[in-house]
Amino acid sequence: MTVSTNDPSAPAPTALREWREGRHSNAIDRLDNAARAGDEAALSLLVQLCGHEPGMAETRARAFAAMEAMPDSMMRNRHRAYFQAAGLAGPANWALALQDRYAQAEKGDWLAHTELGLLALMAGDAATGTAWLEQAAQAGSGLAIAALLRLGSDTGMLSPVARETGGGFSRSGHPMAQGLISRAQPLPLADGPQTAPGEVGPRLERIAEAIDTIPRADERMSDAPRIERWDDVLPGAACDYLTVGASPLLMPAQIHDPKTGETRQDPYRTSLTAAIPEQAMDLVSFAIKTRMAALSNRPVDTGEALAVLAYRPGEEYRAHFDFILDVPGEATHDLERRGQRVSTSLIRLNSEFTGGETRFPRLDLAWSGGRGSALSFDNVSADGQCDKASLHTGEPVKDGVKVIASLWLRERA
Ligand SMILES: O=C(O)CCC(=O)C(=O)O
Ligand SMILES: [Fe+2]
Repeated sequence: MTVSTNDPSAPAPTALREWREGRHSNAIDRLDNAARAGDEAALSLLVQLCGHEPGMAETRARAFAAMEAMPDSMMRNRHRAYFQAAGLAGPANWALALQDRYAQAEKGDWLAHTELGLLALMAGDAATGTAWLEQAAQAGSGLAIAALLRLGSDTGMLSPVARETGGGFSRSGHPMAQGLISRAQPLPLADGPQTAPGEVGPRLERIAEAIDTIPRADERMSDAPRIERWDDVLPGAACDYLTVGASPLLMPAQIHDPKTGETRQDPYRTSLTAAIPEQAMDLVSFAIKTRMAALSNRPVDTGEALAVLAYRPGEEYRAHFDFILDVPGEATHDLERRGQRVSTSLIRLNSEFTGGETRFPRLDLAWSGGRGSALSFDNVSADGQCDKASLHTGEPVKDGVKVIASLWLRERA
């Protein structure tokens, strides 16, 4: 995690030391007080600790109360919207989260505007999505410019706002800037800027409804275990957004060795992995997680951390099960609490690579799809037993880099 100060006596570094020393309530009190006074680094750490025992529910309540009390800021608004939509402190309420986010966007919060534009695209409302992204781009959001450029190359028509703002964007440091610009450059210009059609309220309601509404699978590849695939569940702009957000968090994948109990790097799984921590979640990544849970017909709170995996040439995930092996004394506590890892959802976030199929060797099935395509499968049979036919691989990537989102879903929240 990053803190905005190098001063080791500042609240966040001090609280981190306290937390590591087991002085959990001291740490939480310190962060709560500092956050209320407007210390964003303290709030960020407090939100991070919401993903860690002990006292997760209590930490979440404290974090949310601190957000309510602290001065308005883009960062506080972003965390708060996620807490509202995910129900981390009180009932989950997407409609309310979107209304609040819209009010923040209206006040000039360009990140709120960017998120809303992407959520509108995810809900299939391209006109509204484009209008909101254009407003965010005009306010200087590189993420919104990137989204407009991707939308342009997906639809064949470029927003004039994306063309105008593209120059600054190429120098913005956005990791996909050069590729997005060179693809979008030759495109004809659409009319614009767009104005969002109709009243805002009903549009926000439709977005809230669309988040976990999933079209029928394009193919049921297997009944036992259930394996289904979809060609298009996520707009390219949302795939890019998740990729860029996860990139700084990518680290060499670790495997858990049930024999020794240790966690280490292993040739078995050579990709880079980012398990997105609480403080990096926002409405867009949470909407993606919700949609992935829905693909497996599971509530989002049964999901583990949303993960992004990047495989460079030669990297792979060799044959494995996603269910958890109950080696005595090892996984027992976790298994008792949340139950088995019953399903897995994958979304391909890019398509600029060869190789890298997801393969089920015992069923002689393989899946590969374009950006935004999805796969969902069960790791247990109908009676809840671990299903060894769910054995699967991420085959070695030949050229390019394969980027996917992966979500493991449990029996219980
Ligand atoms: O990369 C793939 O295709 C497979 C990923 C996978 O098996 C997992 O995330 O559990
Ligand atoms: Fe897997």
